[in-house]
Amino acid sequence: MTGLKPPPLRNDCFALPAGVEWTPVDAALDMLRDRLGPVTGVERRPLAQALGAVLAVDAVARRASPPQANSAVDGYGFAGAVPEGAHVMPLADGRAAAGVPFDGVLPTGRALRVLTGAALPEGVETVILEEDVTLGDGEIAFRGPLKRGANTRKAGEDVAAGAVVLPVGRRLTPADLALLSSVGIAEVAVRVTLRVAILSTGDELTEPGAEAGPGQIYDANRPMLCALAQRLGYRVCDMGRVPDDRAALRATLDRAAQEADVILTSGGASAGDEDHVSALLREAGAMQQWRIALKPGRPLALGLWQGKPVFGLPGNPVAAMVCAIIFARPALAVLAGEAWAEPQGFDLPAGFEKRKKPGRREYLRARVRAGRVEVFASEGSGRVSGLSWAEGLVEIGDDGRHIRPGDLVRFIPYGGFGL
Ligand SMILES: Nc1nc2c(c(=O)[nH]1)N[C@H]1C(S)=C(S)[C@@H](COP(=O)(O)OP(=O)(O)OC[C@H]3O[C@@H](n4cnc5c(N)ncnc54)[C@H](O)[C@@H]3O)O[C@H]1N2
Ligand code: MOO
Repeated sequence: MTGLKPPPLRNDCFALPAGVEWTPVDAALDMLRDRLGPVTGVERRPLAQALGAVLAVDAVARRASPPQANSAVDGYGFAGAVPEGAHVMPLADGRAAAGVPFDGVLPTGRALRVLTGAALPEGVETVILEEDVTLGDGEIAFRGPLKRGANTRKAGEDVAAGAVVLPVGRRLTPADLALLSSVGIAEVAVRVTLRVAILSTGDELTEPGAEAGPGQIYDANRPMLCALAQRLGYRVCDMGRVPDDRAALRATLDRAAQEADVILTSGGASAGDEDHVSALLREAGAMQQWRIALKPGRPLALGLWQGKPVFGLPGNPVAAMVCAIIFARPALAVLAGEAWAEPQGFDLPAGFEKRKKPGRREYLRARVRAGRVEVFASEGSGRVSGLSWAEGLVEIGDDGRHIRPGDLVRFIPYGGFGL
């Protein structure tokens, strides 16, 4: 399986049903989920290099965890339960410790010194905590009652041998590495890291640090998109800035398609005179202009360039980031082999008032202070400072709504998107 690449995406993978003008956000997301699939090959990696990688097959426990019944505490073990009242029990010689098992069978009616994590020897079913015991010369005294099995952990109580511990499509977390290791998995089959090419378009753009002529602005989208892709665990191919020149853009897209699995552009996504991204994709014959019922971020040009999916994000930085988070993020996840996951949000009281018209879903730059959701003072799509001020987005559904302070609104922290 290693090195095997999935089949290419279909040319019509971004096509909308005939006659569709405005696509609701959920319908657009459903289409991305249903039509995209993993585009990268599979490789094996040792656990130490698997953090953030996406499982290509289910991970199956090689053995049970814990592998045998063991003691949960430092204390004294014996057979069966003990009734209420005072008890004295003679101690057997020897002890059971983690990794150093007691080599023998404990006779009924005797107690054995056991330590936390020690495999329970034959004849030990129950353990009493050492703090609850008076240790005498060759015997212990304690009070009952104690149920059979008290202070012990059963074999396989966490994971049974052969169980699927993590499903295909899982992006591995630090906790997952603990789980895989605990069931004896040293190496995992994962997807090769998705390569994401990022470029900005527009004659007006220049780099911070460079001399900015009249009418020029510094490129804000590319550093944001590169960092976003990096934070999501992908390999970033920074393709730089491209002027509003069709030949230059074509050459850069060609290079991006060679170097990466997916291409993110910003600017030139709508249908104006200088909107070369959409024009070129249309020329290539595999372009769809999605008019998504979303604010901000209406124009989204989706297409294939030499078989590689292109997300033509809008130029306005707020729209670029919202579109990247809402659409590109889950789509990249699917291309990378990850299972589809809804962003994790919370319903919290609003600390603001807003009237919203029906028809488009809105995302506002937001953060939580004193248990209430605050929104950025302006909804302007060019206000980069608000993106940075915010710690997440408020999602306001497609219907019209009058939100008053104290009404519940859906807040999705950037972390809920994996950022
Ligand atoms: N007649 C219409 N005009 C516009 C519409 C519309 O529906 N009808 N939609 C507006 C909206 S909303 C957006 S968003 C933009 C999207 O257009 P493009 O994707 O073609 O973006 P550009 O025109 O290239 O740029 C828009 C804006 O963003 C600035 N920009 C672009 N790239 C960057 C960057 N990398 N860093 C910082 N700022 C960037 C650019 O200078 C423009 O100011 O269209 C509206 N117009
Ligand atoms: O995409 Mo525009 O606001 O919707 O910036």
